[in-house]
Amino acid sequence: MKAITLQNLSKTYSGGKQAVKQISLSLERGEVFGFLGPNGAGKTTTVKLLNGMLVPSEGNCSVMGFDPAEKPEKVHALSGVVTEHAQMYDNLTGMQNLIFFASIYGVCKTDSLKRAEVLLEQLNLEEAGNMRLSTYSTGMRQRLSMARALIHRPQVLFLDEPTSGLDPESAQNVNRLIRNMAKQEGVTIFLCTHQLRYAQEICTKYGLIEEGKLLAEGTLDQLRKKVKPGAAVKIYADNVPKGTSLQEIGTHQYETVIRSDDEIPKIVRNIVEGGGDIYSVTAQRPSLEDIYFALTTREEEIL
Ligand SMILES: Nc1ncnc2c1ncn2[C@@H]1O[C@H](COP(=O)(O)OP(=O)(O)OP(=O)(O)O)[C@@H](O)[C@H]1O
Repeated sequence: MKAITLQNLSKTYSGGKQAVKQISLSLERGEVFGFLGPNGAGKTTTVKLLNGMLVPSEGNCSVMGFDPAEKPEKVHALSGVVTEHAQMYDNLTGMQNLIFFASIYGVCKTDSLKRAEVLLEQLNLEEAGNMRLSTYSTGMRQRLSMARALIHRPQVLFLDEPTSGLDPESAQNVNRLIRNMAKQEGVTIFLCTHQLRYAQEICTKYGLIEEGKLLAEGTLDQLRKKVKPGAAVKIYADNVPKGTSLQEIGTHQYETVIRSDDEIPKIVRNIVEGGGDIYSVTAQRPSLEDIYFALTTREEEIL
């Protein structure tokens, strides 16, 4: 069974705005999926459809085999959601908040206490566990909201910009937690972000969305093959013979663009056989950012 599926999923709001247009994709368990797109692309609408908060205009979707439009309670029990503005109680401590939300999910008190302690520790909130939420900083709230989403051991986790307000150390902790959950517990992560560099650090698969349409999806390698095959080869060499396809970009530095790695040995051979001396050869593949910009023109809205 796939963890998440979307089949021709579309959503038109009552005012006529078509926010999601015929998106189809499927995710395996344990995948860390980066759903990437600029502001207003349709990411939140898609997540709301997957959570049963909105009903599709066309098509359908499933989370762990359940259609969220038909069985929202099953989907809620199996999933956790972290948004920027999670509702929690300011007059309760972090620990009390976690135990309260665990009880809503039907987790017994002993289990929720144990689970809350582990999560507070993993998210560097051990001491903050006994502090009222009203005294928390934005980053602490964000981490507590992550703990809240995980308190009932969800099988699917929806995240919206999970590290945007966090300092580098806290962001690393959250990233480690996400990776471990996916790898060790098979939790499927659906992560919405417009920070491409961050996504490339953590995701195993990507979907690029713009104006409600899925522009491309796949692993980084699949996207590279589909969208921007090849690599820029940089060579540091001396006495390079004339007549090669190499472009001189600095002292002893040359560059060329290749379609496939098979071209590298021939380039190297030509230089060596022509009397050149090679000191280093590196192939630089397109980043997620390069791929995104090759697909879209809206560079100003995305990092
Ligand atoms: N309730 C609503 N009624 C009408 N239009 C809406 C509603 N919610 C969102 N939209 C519109 O649908 C489009 C997609 O919005 P959505 O919030 O899904 O984008 P997003 O990719 O999550 O953006 P962001 O990165 O800013 O959170 C936008 O044009 C938005 O204005």
